[in-house]
Amino acid sequence: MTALINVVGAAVVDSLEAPTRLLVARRTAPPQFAGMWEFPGGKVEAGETAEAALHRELAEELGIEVQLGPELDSGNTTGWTLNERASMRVWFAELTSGEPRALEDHDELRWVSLADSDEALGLPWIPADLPIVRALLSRVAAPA
Ligand SMILES: Nc1nc2c([nH]c(=O)n2[C@H]2C[C@H](O)[C@@H](COP(=O)(O)OP(=O)(O)OP(=O)(O)O)O2)c(=O)[nH]1
Repeated sequence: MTALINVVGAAVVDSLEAPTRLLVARRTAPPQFAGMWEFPGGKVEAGETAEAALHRELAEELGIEVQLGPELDSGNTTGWTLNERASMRVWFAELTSGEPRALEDHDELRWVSLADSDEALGLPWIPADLPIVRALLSRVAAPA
């Protein structure tokens, strides 16, 4: 049996306390995902915690440091299913240092409104991300 690929992603918002905007990123590769929007992040490496992987990926890809907030609950410990081999855990995050730049893996970054769900949902997301985006919008609209 092949082990599940653990991916981590960040829902970077303008404020953990009162989020109004979400930072989204457009992928450049591989070809089947190029031009699609996603949560910045990547694969957890061997011996690394999920949270450490997320900090590393955000530094590499966007040149930022963040404070992590709550995890977006997926209902299971491995996170949101991306495909038969991979799943992704997603955390809210707030910038603590750096201005996000598309340094690696992305060709555009955009802050989208969390009040107008059509703005976020209107983007061509990686299809597996759509349930995650919907859950995020619901959670922001009705915080726990
Ligand atoms: N980062 C990220 N990956 C996603 C999302 N949705 C989704 O299906 N994926 C998939 C795409 C990839 O197959 C996988 C993540 O791989 P990646 O290419 O971002 O990981 P990485 O930065 O560690 O890259 P690499 O070292 O393997 O090249 O998860 C998402 O919202 N964010």
